[in-house]
Amino acid sequence: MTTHGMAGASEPVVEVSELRKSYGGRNVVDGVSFSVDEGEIFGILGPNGAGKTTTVECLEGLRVPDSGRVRVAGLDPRADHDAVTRVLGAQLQESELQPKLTVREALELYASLYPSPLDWRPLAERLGLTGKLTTRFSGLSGGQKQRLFIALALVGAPRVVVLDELTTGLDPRARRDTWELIEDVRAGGVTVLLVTHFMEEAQRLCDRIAVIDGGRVTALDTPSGLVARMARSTVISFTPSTPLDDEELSALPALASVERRDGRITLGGTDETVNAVVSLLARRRITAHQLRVTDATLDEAFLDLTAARD
Ligand SMILES: Nc1ncnc2c1ncn2[C@@H]1O[C@H](COP(=O)(O)OP(=O)(O)OP(=O)(O)O)[C@@H](O)[C@H]1O
Repeated sequence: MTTHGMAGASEPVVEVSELRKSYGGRNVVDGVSFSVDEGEIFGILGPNGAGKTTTVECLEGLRVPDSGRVRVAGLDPRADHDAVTRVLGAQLQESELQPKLTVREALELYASLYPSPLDWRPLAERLGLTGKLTTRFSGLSGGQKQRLFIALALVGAPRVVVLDELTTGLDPRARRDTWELIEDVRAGGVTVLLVTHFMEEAQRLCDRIAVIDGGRVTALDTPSGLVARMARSTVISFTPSTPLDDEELSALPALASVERRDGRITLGGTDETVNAVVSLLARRRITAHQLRVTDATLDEAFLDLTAARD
């Protein structure tokens, strides 16, 4: 997933450099930098209020940065607004669509705004909207509105698509269908910028992820790279046939956490910790019942990489 397939691709398609934006004297985006290559699915992950939407809205030309540089396909979203609109597809906010428009009218209208749009029919089909073409926007359920917004973001055949909260409000099947659609869109060479709170989504789709917290990029890596840089990249749990005391456990290398519950021990650490546990058990001739070794999840990495809030 990490090769982007565009051999010799020179310029990144999206560039954000030292972006800053403050509201009422508070720096909500405080020096954010990252760049996205052609054909990449790039995730922006962060807690509520971290500055994610502000960042992508600067890329869309909807907000004016206080300072820093943003470029989409080499264009300045403010100075070259019309040109950016033709290469960038973005999910609308609910208020931006006329409540009386039917699904079909909305798709036709948005397709007509672009020089070489996609055929909206197969797109509507993929998003499960075919049975709703004559329904007015105001008559759609939350998930159907969301699917229409995804269709409208893609119908112009953009080079870059920004999806903010792509699958929020979708049921599990619609979510999976949408992920497949995004993978297909990327296979067609489109660059995807994905703002998400869903770790499973980020892990499944993204080539790289920028974790944004307090207006800054606190980590930027592949999903597995983010997990690997945690102190607790591996979790081992077992129920020992003979109790183990705290001293024995705390002597284990690279140990990051110890939990005990009903005789079961759960240790967070690295592969080194796992090896040491296995030799300790062998040496003491202890049987480990229901031994489980699992990789930490992106969820856990995220919590480790973002500060706790009050
Ligand atoms: N127009 C505005 N005026 C004043 N404050 C704003 C404005 N827009 C955003 N903010 C503040 O900036 C901070 C960052 O907001 P932003 O919407 O970028 O966060 P986010 O990371 O997208 O959060 P969420 O995950 O909750 O959508 C928030 O504290 C928000 O209240």
